[in-house]
Amino acid sequence: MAVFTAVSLDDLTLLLKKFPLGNAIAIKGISSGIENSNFFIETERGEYVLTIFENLSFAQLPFYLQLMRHLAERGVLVPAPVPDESGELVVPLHGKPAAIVSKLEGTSQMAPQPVHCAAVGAMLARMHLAARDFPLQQPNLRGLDWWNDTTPLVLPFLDERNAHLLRAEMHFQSAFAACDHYHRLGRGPVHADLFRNNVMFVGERLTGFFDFYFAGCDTWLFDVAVTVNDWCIDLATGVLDSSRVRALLDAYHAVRPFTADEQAAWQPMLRAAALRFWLSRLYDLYLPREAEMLTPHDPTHFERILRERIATPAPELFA
Ligand SMILES: Nc1ncnc2c1ncn2[C@@H]1O[C@H](COP(=O)(O)OP(=O)(O)O)[C@@H](O)[C@H]1O
Ligand SMILES: N[C@@H](CCOP(=O)(O)O)C(=O)O
Repeated sequence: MAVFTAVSLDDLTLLLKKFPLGNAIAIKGISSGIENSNFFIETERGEYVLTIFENLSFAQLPFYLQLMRHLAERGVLVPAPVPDESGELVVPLHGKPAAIVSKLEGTSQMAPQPVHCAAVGAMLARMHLAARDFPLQQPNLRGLDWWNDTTPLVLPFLDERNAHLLRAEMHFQSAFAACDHYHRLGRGPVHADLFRNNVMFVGERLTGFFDFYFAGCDTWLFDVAVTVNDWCIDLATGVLDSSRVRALLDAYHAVRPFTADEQAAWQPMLRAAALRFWLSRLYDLYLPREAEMLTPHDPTHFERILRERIATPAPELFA
C-alpha cells in the first residue's frame, strides 16, 4: 500500500491544465514506496510520474526538485521535473505538495552483477561532479546531528550488547567527524539513499537514479559507502563481494579519482553508512510516525553490516 492520497482522472485533468503536457489519458497508483503517494500518469505528451509528498513541506521541496533538474540538465540520468506554466516545480494537490517528473524506463536490478555495479559507480561519480555548482544548500538531514538526537531515543529499546555497540560507534564516529582528514574530504550534494530499489536498469543499461528525498550536502565518500553497503554485499551476511566492490569503485574512480584522504577515511565511512541505516531502521521500528502504514525495514540487517565493517579491514578504495 503506497497510495496514501487518492487522485482520480478528473483530479489529474484539472491539474494538467497548468502543465504543458496536453490532456490526461490515464492514471495508475504505484504500489511500492513507503514515503509518498506515487502514480504513473499518461498524457498526450507521454508518460510521467506524479508524486504527492506526504511528509515533506512546500518549503523543503525546492532543494530536491531543483537538484534533480540541475542534474538532468547536465546529462545525469535522473527524472526531470516538469515545470507548470508559471515555472513552478511544486504545486498543491489535495492540500499537499505535488510534482510531476519524467518516467524512467526499466526496473530495479535486485540481484546486481559487477556490470550493474560499474554502471552505478560511474553514474554516481558523474552525479557528484555535476552537482558541484548546484547553488542551493541543505545538510544531510540524516547526518551526525540526527544520529546524536536519535541515539538516546532508541537506546532504551536495545539489549545491553546492542546498546554497547551503538554507544561505542557513536563515540567512534564523533571522533572521526572531528579529525583533520575528514574535513579535507570532497563534498557537495549527495543522493544518500542509493539502494538497489532506487536505480532503474534495462538489462545492463542504467536508465536512472530516483528517490532523491534523502539528498543533502555531505561528503561524496559517504554516498559511495551507502551505495557499496547495499549494492556490493551478500544480503544474508552483509559481507562485501569483492568483484562487485571492485567494479563499483573502479568505475567511480575512473570518473572522479579518489584521494588519499578518502582512502584513509574509507573504513570509518563504511561504518558510518551502516550506522546511519541501523539508526533510522531502529527509529522507524520503535518510534513509528503516526501515519506510518508499512512494516518497517529490519534493523538487524544493518547491525550485522556494522559489526562486519568494524571487524573486517575495508577493501582498497583504489589501487
Ligand atoms: N521517475 C520514475 N520513473 C519510473 N518509476 C518511478 C519513478 N519514480 C518512482 N517510480 C516508481 O515508484 C516506486 C516508488 O517510488 P519511491 O520514490 O521509492 O517511493 P517512496 O518515496 O514512497 O519510497 C518505485 O519503486 C518505482 O517503481
Ligand atoms: N533505503 C532505506 C529506506 C528508504 O526507503 P526508500 O524506499 O525511500 O528508498 C533503508 O533501506 O532503510
